[in-house]
Amino acid sequence: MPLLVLYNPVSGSGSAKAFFEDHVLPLLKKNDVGVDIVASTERADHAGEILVKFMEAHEGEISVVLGSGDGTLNECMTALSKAPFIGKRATSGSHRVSFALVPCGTANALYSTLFPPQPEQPEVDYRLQSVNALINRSKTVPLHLAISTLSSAPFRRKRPEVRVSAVVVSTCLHAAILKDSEKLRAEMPGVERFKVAAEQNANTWSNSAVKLLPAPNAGVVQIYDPVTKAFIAHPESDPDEDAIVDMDGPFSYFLATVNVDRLEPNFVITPLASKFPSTEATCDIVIVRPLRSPAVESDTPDARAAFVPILWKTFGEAYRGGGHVDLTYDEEGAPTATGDGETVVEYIRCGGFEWIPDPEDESAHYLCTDGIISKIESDGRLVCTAASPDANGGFRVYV
Ligand SMILES: Nc1ncnc2c1ncn2[C@@H]1O[C@H](COP(=O)(O)OP(=O)(O)OP(=O)(O)O)[C@@H](O)[C@H]1O
Repeated sequence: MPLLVLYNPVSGSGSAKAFFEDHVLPLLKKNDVGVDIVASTERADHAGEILVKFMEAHEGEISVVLGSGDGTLNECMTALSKAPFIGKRATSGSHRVSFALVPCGTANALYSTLFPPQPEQPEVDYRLQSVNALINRSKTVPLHLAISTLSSAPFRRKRPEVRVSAVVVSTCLHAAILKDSEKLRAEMPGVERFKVAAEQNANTWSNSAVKLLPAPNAGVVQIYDPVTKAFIAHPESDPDEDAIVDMDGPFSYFLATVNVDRLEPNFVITPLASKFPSTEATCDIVIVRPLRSPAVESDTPDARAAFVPILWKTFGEAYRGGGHVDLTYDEEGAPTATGDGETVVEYIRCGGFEWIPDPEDESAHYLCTDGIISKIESDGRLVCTAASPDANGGFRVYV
């Protein structure tokens, strides 16, 4: 099987080159695994260009040992989804790419979902698990994709832009964190830059109209029920009449995942994604709408400031294994793990969503797809749908 070894030397704290020279390449050699090309990226989007060229020159199912974070994996998928089928890629019976991931990025959400950190595990062993799975040809898992289409206002008559993601599609606070944290990368190469950017953006609320779309087989939008600890049909999603659920803002948090239950090794944002995976491609969405709190009557600067501690308490639970989805408001609007009030978080499982930002609200227009920031045009909208690749194509990961 053709094998490309590819790493991004600037991902995370810049450890990939040394880690590949000291550990990954010697391990492949020791196990007589033939490598066709070893390549290091030289600029943004270079990883995708290298992979497309490699597939044009090699027949059959391709394997890639990829040393990076989630953003470089995204660049590989995006490049393949846009490149014309030429060279051997056009004649090959398989378009499948199987990745052995080596976590070298900042968040490494996909890797840490597939290989949750274990106490006392030596770091080198932790990072080589997917490469060892490739060497042993043990197993691969398929990746679902989130396809995001960003449309302009109809009168602009422009082609929509499409983004492909394998980890996260977000707006609101998470998109703002990823946008602002990039400026801090040089001084803070680790996940601490996300916390600094979160504090800078904590009191931003975004106004948008949202439609939650049912997944084809489930037929309804589902919502997490803290009592049964399972997804149930959303009360506003009627499979016979109208299964789409409409939602208004303001939104403090709106984040959809595919394939992952966490955004960082210890930040479990969509806990059921791994515990109870969906049989079809779905998005797990975590939504915080502050006006659900009995203590918040309207969107004012004071209300936004007062809501910040509630947000931190909520996401603090995500750092403790994903308990934020079980929090409810007590009568004073404080989050509690044992009450039966309104849930603080609306945790949704569905086939996708539409996000139609209020044209007057700049903050509602930022979008993050696997760490890459885009801006929805004024009077434009985002439509995101979960999809599965066909049997001969798609992306898989060695586990
Ligand atoms: N040689 C290079 N020089 C500068 N930028 C690069 C180079 N190669 C890749 N990039 C860019 O580096 C960015 C970050 O990569 P990546 O997502 O892999 O790491 P990360 O952001 O640290 O990790 P994570 O996405 O897991 O948080 C990508 O957006 C990519 O475009």
